Amino acid sequence: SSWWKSVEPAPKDPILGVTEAFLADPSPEKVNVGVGAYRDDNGKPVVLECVREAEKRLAGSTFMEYLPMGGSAKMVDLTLKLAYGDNSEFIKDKRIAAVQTLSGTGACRLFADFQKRFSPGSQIYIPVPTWSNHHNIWKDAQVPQKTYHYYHPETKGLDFSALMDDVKNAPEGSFFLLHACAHNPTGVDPTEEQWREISQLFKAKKHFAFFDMAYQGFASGDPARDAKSIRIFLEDGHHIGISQSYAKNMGLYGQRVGCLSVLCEDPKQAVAVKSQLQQLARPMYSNPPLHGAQLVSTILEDPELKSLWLKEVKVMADRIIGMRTTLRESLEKLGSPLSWEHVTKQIGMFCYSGLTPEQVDRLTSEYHIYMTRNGRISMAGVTTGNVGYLANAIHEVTK
Ligand SMILES: Cc1ncc(COP(=O)(O)O)c(CN[C@@H](CCC(=O)O)C(=O)O)c1O
Repeated sequence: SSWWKSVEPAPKDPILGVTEAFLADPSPEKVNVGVGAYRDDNGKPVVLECVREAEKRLAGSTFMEYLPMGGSAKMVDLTLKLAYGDNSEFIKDKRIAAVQTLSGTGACRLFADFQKRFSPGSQIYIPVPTWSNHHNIWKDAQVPQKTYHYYHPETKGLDFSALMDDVKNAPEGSFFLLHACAHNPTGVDPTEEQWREISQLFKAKKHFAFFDMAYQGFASGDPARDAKSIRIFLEDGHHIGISQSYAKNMGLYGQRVGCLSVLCEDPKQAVAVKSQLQQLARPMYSNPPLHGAQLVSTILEDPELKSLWLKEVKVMADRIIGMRTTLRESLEKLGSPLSWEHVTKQIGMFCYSGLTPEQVDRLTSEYHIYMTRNGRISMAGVTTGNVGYLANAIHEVTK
């Protein structure tokens, strides 16, 4: 029809487009280390035992009603405890405005829209590099973006001094997006001491910190430990925002279960902010999906299922950590002239390999290995079965 003749095909998504290309490749040798989705040592997606058990308990449920616009209050309360702590004073004092969201993406977008509406002149400082969809989210929310230094290519680590300069030079009261743990795509996190310095400088500059915590549990294997950056900021009195997701750490990818929370001055402000978050959700999707929220609540409210979940998260994190060591050692055994120390120094789901886009293209065309063109390797896709093949291919394109 002539209505849409001006519509051009959208560009391939830098991450999800890799999955499409992988699926389309008929080669039996193909390896997918693109999308950040956990795979077991057989390269298969995993449904956690705790989720299977929760499904059994929910089976036959006759409850199919709408959730409120803010989602499942029980799931939200249980989720806040993961981020703020079981005994958080902020939860007790009802100072947190929080709603269930369409996973982490939905939490980031709802916050970006809230920021646009209630801090209309503000912009957002986003790290270089970051999860590619962060730029889309704040762009579509029409919040202007700035960037701040984060990754140091020479050391493949954190460019802490440049980061602190950018924080210092930003106008007072700027909004910053921070990855709470397991930075995507670099796998580089500030140390606890560096987080403390960042928090102090944010205090001095009266900046707003928005934490995207999409991988709680995947950095260290311990969700409480992975929330350390958030706890430091809370101890220092910051009124922060947090995006949480159960996509990776509970394997609920397609269930789209997440949470957006904003720490407010007092209960009255929290009620007002929550009502406005609901007001934003209503014309967007009205209310969030039921099933995933019920799975999360069933698991987290039952001490046995929760401890099973904690064990399973650690197993996933430990498998990834083990693959880091194996990949690095395989590359070193091949006599690679490059240092691969960063493969084991970086943490979480991703390794920022340092491969150039051209080298990545060769891995795909010559070896049927799929990763994002920024050289990010989803370590979750690395298995004892493919790590040798992967190391050899990386060696061949980098020697
Ligand atoms: C930092 C960060 N925030 C939020 C999300 C959103 O996750 P939800 O599924 O909405 O909870 C991701 C997922 N990034 C992964 C997964 C694929 C994607 O959405 O890009 C990735 O980078 O491969 C992420 O890496």
